[in-house]
Formats: sequence, structure tokens, C-alpha cells
Amino acid sequence: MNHWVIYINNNSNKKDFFKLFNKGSLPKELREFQGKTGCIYSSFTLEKLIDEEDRHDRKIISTQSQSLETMSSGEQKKALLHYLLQQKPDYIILDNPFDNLDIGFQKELQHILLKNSISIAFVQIASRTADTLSFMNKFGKLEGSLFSEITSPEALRTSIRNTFSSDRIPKPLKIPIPCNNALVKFKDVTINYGNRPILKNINWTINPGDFWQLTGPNGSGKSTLLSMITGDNPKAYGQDIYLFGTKKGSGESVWDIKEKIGYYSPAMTNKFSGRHTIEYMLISGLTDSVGLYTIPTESQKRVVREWLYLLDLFEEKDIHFNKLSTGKQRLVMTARAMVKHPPLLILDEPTAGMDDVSATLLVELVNKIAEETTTAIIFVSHRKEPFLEPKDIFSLSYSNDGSKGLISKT
Ligand SMILES: Nc1ncnc2c1ncn2[C@@H]1O[C@H](COP(=O)(O)OP(=O)(O)OP(=O)(O)O)[C@@H](O)[C@H]1O
Repeated sequence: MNHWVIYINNNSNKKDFFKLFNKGSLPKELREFQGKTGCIYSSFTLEKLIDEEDRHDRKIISTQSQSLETMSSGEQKKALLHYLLQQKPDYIILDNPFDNLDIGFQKELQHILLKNSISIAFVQIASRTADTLSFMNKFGKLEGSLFSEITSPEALRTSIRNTFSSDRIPKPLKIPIPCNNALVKFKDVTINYGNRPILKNINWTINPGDFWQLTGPNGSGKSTLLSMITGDNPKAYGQDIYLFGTKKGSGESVWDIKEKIGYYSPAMTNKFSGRHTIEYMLISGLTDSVGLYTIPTESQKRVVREWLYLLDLFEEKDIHFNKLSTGKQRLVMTARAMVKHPPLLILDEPTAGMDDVSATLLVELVNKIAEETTTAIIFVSHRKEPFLEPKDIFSLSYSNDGSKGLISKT
């Protein structure tokens, strides 16, 4: 049986390519899939199922004890895989299957896929060559909308390290007031959902200028921990948590906290209509608004222009955000989170779904921010990004009474 891996980059037209499997005319090399039953293992399929469960109030994947929506991203992916395998399709398209998965589940996934590869054909769509499944025996690439077969992944491997121009990170409009306190301080934070322990005695201090990587297996509580910082989780109240020098629950508004945090997670991109220009997207990072048009001041325009030059996107400044490649969208969103020079920048799995070249470029931007500004960074990732240079690692590891945190130096 043939199992294809098709390498994509951030210019690949994946959506139209998937449509060909459904009803279009596939390239001759892939004709074996024409007319067969197939399904797609992807974040998009997950979103559609969550939406369907929500709208029709029915359980497709959700269990009696937990809804699909409240599962962690790794748990959702596990549940989706089991659901799709039960449908017994002729083939499954695996859209960047390892994204958001911890090493343990990556291995489990490889094992499950290998076991099923006798009866189901797999088409792996991969942005990163290191992710290629061991049993793949056919190789292809998608450039724009053009599919072609290649002999091996070697030809695509690149060791080129991208770098930015010598321009420095643009200065903020207002020089940040130096902060003498810790930005975040957790003291013995313990969180349960119902009677299920999630986090146990977490002690973590983030100081100005720190550069942390936050890591841990799927479901270990990374998002829960971040939501204590970003102000979204009511479970933070009553805990010993200090944010920007103030004890959580002592009258601060969510707005006060959000103002001090730049946040980016790829899931955010879906919330924007994309019909704004890149320049506008960056300006909205300064004014904290999207959709609400306020006339930018000359100094706001100047700062944004400097960012556009740094990202090498000045020529494209009037292009609509949704017309940009994924790689460029992620650069813009990271810059948008940073334009105000917040004391704390949180990047939640920002490289998920990116190809080798553009992930390296994003990592370079993050390293540059760490080196040239006083902003502290939390970079969440399962993947060991080859060029990322965090100074400290906070890893969560399971235990029966809730995940514990371990601090290590890189
Ligand atoms: N609102 C909720 N109700 C019940 N359980 C929840 C809720 N939110 C999260 N959980 C559970 O808490 C645990 C930790 O979830 P969290 O999303 O913080 O993990 P994570 O480390 O970010 O995982 P991943 O890497 O898969 O995204 C998971 O088992 C999840 O199912």
C-alpha cells in the first residue's frame, strides 16, 4: 500500500489541494485515491466537530465525563484520531499530525498509525521534514497549487538559518517604566477541575527580561497555568498569585493585566476577519482594537513603519492579512503582540504548522526581542526549536495529585 508524505511550505495552497480529494481531479500520481472514502485528521476537522456538537447539542466525540471543547488540545487530537479510525475509511489525510503533541503522544501516534497502515492508506501533510512518518514510501511536495512527486525528503532539507536585517527592534512609543517587582509570582498554586487535580504546588517567578520556555505533556496544565496569568481563569482567585506586583483578586481589572501582556497563539488568527491590511493589524496592536477604526497618529505610523521594514514587509503593507502566507501572518501577529513593548510577551505554540524555513525566521525574531528589549518572554512549545535560545525552562510533569513544575537552565 502506498503512504504519501507531501511537504508543504507557507505558500502551499493546502485548502484547494484537500478539495481535490473530495471532488476534484487529483494529479495522476495520486489517482489511486480518486473515488475512495477518506477523511482529514486536522485542527479544522476538530473545530467543525466542536461546532457541530455545540449547535446540535449532541455528543459525537465528547464523552459523558468531558466535552470535546474543554479537553486539552492533545486530548482533543487523541479523541479525533480514535473517532476517525472507527469510521474505517480507505485513507486518512494527516494534516501536520504532530503539531501540539507532546513527545509521548507523538510516539503513541506513530505506533497507532503504523499498526493501521496495513489497512488504511495515509497521506501525511508535513511542514517539517523531521516529522516524516517512518512508513512513508512515496514523497511529494506542494508548491502553491502545484503538486509534484520527489524522490526523497533530503532534497528539501535546509540548514539555512534565516536572519533579520541589522535593524534593531523598533523602540516603543513610550519608554516603559522600569519594573522592580517580579512580573509574575506563583506561590504553591494548586488547581483542581471538580475533583480532578490539575496543578500542584506551583512555584514560579518571572522577572523583567526573563526568557522562558514552558513545556510539558499534553493535558499537563500549560494553558491552565497561562490563563492564571492572562486573567481569564476564575480559579486564579483565592490563590497566592502576584501579577505585576499586585496580588490577584485585590481589585485589579482584567484590563489592567491585559494591558501589560502581549499575547499570541495561532488560534487567535481565526478570530480576525483578515480583511484588514498588515499595516492596520500592527497599528491595532498599539491601539488594542481590531475592527474599530481610529485614525493613527504620526508617531504610531512611524513605529509601525519601522516594524514593517524590520519584517521586510514594507512593500506589502497594504495587502490584506488573509492574503499573506502563514509564515508572514505569524511574524505580523508576533510583532503585533510586541509593538507596545509590554512587560510580558506570551507566545503559545507560535510555530505550530509552520515550515522549517519560516519557523526558523519566527524563532530568530523571538531571540532578537529577548536580546534587544526588556520584555520578558514565555514561549510555549512541545518541540525543541533548533535555534531558540531561552534562558530557563519551566516544565510541567504529571503526578496523581496534579502536575508539578520543574525549573531548569538551558
Ligand atoms: N474547563 C475545564 N473543565 C474541565 N477540565 C478542564 C477544563 N479546562 C482544562 N481541563 C483539563 O485540565 C487539564 C489541563 O489542560 P490544559 O489545557 O491546561 O493542558 P495543556 O498542558 O495546555 O495541554 P495541551 O498541550 O494538550 O494543550 C486537561 O486534562 C484538561 O482536560
